[in-house]
Amino acid sequence: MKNYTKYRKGYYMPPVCDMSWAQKEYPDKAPTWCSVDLRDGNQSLIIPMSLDEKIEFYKMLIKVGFKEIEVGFPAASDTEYEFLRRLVDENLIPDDVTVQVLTQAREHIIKKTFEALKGVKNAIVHVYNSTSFAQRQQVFRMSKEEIKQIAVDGAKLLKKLTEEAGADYRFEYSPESFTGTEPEYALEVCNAVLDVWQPTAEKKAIINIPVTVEMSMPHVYAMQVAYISQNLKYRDNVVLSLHPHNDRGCGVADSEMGLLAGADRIEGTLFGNGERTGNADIVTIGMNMFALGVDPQLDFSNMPELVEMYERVTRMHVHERQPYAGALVFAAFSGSHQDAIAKGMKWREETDPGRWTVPYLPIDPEDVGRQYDADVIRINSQSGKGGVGFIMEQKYGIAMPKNMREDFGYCVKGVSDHKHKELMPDEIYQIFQQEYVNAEEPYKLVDFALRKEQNGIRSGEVIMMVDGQEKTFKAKGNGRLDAVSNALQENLGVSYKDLVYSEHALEIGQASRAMAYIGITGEDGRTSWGAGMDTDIITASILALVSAINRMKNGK
Ligand SMILES: CC(=O)SCCNC(=O)CCNC(=O)[C@H](O)C(C)(C)COP(=O)(O)OP(=O)(O)OC[C@H]1O[C@@H](n2cnc3c(N)ncnc32)[C@H](O)[C@@H]1OP(=O)(O)O
Ligand SMILES: CC(C)C(=O)C(=O)O
Ligand SMILES: [Mg+2]
Repeated sequence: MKNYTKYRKGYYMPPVCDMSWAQKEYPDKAPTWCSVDLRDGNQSLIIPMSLDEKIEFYKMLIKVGFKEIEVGFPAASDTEYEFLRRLVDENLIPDDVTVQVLTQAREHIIKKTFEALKGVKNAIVHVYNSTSFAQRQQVFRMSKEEIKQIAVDGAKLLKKLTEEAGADYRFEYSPESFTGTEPEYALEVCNAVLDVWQPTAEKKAIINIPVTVEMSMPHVYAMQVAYISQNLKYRDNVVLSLHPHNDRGCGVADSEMGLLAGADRIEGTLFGNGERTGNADIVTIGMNMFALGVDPQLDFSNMPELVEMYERVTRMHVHERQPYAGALVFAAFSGSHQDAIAKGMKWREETDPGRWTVPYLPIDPEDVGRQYDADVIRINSQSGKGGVGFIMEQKYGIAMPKNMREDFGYCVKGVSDHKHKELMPDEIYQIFQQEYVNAEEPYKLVDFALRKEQNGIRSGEVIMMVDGQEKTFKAKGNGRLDAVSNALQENLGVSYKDLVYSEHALEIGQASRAMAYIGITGEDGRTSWGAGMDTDIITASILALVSAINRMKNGK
């Protein structure tokens, strides 16, 4: 990587201004949002959306709650033009929604844009021209004055055509390539445009400060925004808008810091689609606010539906790690994360269900339409007892004792490691059934009959299938389980020094059945676990004991 020497910073620091905004922690109210999916997002797709696809996307944007939507660049193509006409002809623009259209500051392009707008009640006409040093020098080969004149002429034409149309359109101006523009000069151009428009409280103008190409760290951009915000003419009558791209991966940070620095409005796209590395991702910015307890005024409660539509019509993919939306962003595979999440969920249930403080999960997945069991705890060879126990309990109502969960955790981990794959809940349940429940090899319980003697002792017989033959063993003990345990130790050549037992009724799936768990610890200190399931709790406990003995015999 020697070629770094050919690069220099392409941005300009603004003059010193009030920096008190930098003390703010986070934006405490939602900005005005403007979706530019149908324009900036669309212009960057390999195959731009068809008319019908744009309509579907547009309807979704309205459903999510956008009140300002840049619907296209009508002078760009027939599809762009027809799209706007279709919105008008089919009456698809709700009264509280303003559609925005983009145009270069060129006469014929502006005129074509106004043709497309006929019949639109609420519109923002967004005009732009490039102001950066590089574009002045290389693309336009014009002086600062000449470039400013393009902006002023464009602004005048917007005003004139709006008056001629008898319309009440609002205006937006962008000094495109702002990030490579001297901030004082960008301010001068914006103020010249505002002098033409003479914005009022009733008819505010929008000045949009784009990060056309991201060149600096977010705090530098925020300082530029603060400088513009603090020095713009007619400031009270101007909506200061931001339009960050993501070349350095900081589109969201630019937006958030820019809001702190004085901006009122954000232009961006769903999941950050847009030119090159994309636009600022409005889903992330909005959800970041949500996660801090601020209402973003956008509804992302059905994220799976949003992702499905987006992927289908744009032919783009929402990355598995995309904040708040990716398939894996709530998934925990690793043991310690799963353990903490399972405990955090329990804590929340028992203490304050109205608050969310669960470790490792910045938001409640259900708030964006995701499910705990399917999305959160996922099992592979990195997982531990906490996660496996959580799934067994939540999905199947199997509440194993803590130490048995550890045993089962290692068992599941081994299977996943060996198969080199993630295990689905049903597979985990199968492993549990096969490994622990009512195990019959080498010994199978056939029957038992026990009575209570006068002194409280239980005695009787237990019938077992051993090596294909039925055998009856005398049984005696303090209780039924104890009697069977004694009989089996005496006759099957097994011995253990400790036996732990627990049971519960099954409430999910196999309702009306009982589950019993038994752990027996051999002379070597190793504990073998078994489980029994039956409609009768005593039978379940004896089946659990036989399972544990079988597993001990099998070295498990
Ligand atoms: C950062 C952004 O995303 S900006 C938006 C970019 N989006 C798009 O460009 C998509 C839609 N654009 C298009 O379909 C076409 O560019 C059109 C229809 C608008 C214009 O098409 P054309 O005139 O054939 O081509 P083109 O855009 O290359 O025009 C370049 C000319 O316009 C000038 N120009 C470019 N942008 C602007 C502007 N904003 N204001 C004034 N002049 C401009 C250029 O300097 C160049 O001038 P020249 O002809 O004297 O060399
Ligand atoms: C048209 C402008 C606002 C733009 O898309 C950009 O600068 O990125
Ligand atoms: Mg852009």
